[in-house]
Amino acid sequence: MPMINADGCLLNVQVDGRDGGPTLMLSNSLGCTLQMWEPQMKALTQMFRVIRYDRRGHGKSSVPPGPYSMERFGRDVLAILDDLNIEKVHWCGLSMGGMVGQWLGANAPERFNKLILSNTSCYYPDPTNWLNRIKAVKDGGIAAVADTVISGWLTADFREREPQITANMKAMLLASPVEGYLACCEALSTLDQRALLPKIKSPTLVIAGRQDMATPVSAAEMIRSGIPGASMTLLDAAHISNVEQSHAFTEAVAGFLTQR
Ligand SMILES: O=C(O)CC1=CCC(=O)O1
Repeated sequence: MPMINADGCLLNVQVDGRDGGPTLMLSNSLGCTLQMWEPQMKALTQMFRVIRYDRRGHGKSSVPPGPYSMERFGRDVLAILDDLNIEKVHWCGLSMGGMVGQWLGANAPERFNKLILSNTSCYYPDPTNWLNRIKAVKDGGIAAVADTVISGWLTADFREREPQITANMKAMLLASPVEGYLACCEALSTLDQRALLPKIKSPTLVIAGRQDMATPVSAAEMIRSGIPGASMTLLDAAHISNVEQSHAFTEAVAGFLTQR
């Protein structure tokens, strides 16, 4: 699968599924690789050509020095679409992937059909949590924050019921390149995309997790009410809702993308 050059950064891109069908692009959360979408792949590849990629600083993509920004992440996506010669896609991004989706929906509307913005935020009023996390990771590596992060990703019930999936998610987080992780946290610490929301004209579905403390339902509601005509679906999940409620998540995505 191709490594695509975006302004000197090599991005690991994987394309699967129905050739020539409508295309869906999936975009990952902080500390996750394109593997986070495995629970959706069987169903979604029967309906769509599915593009996944590792955001710069993650997975098999290269790790250029920061600072990173939502604009940079958005331009990386446009470079992927240009390289693959794809005019227009549906977008589904979770957490940081949803933030990049907001930037793209407002700044490159001609490249996107429908948008799904899951477990995400447009604004962090207080950067303290991100600054504390940056300090903890600089001092002790990602291991210093891993248990706290995982308890935000998945509810206690799910972690108890699914220890192997939980261990796999933790291994993915721990394998993140530290420099890339820190550069992403820095971009998150200054996030404010509130002014972009009214510019988004694509049909948009916001997905939120009732138990998501990282990007709570109130953050999802701010996005839903800011984007003209957007709708919202609530799932019984913490932050990584596509893993915790994989079937309900896939159904919400497929239902929204196929509805006329
Ligand atoms: O990883 C986390 O702690 C939660 C999160 C917030 C933004 C994002 O991408 O992940």
